[in-house]
Amino acid sequence: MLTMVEMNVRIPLDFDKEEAERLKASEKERFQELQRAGKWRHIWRVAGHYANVSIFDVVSNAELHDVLTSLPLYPFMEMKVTPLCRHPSSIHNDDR
Ligand SMILES: O=C(O)C[C@H]1C=CC(=O)O1
Repeated sequence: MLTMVEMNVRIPLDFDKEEAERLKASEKERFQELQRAGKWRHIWRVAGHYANVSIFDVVSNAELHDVLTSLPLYPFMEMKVTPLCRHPSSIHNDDR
């Protein structure tokens, strides 16, 4: 099932800079692992914000929960989750 997730990252200004860099590096590693596994299908930066719009392809809401809460930056993210379904006029066979 496809799900749109809008993520806003809010690391407090007084948070330790080295720890923030370490978390960002871990986040990038986990993000790339999930992309390779086909779970994190698309990502776009929201221009001008430390935010993204992403499309996840997971089998259940429980899996989505596990994936999202596994992100190293999860404690610093606000997320909005929107379920998606195939548009009847789509020409893409992998929309589901
Ligand atoms: O940069 C972000 O929007 C937050 C997060 C999503 C992928 C990643 O590498 O970090």
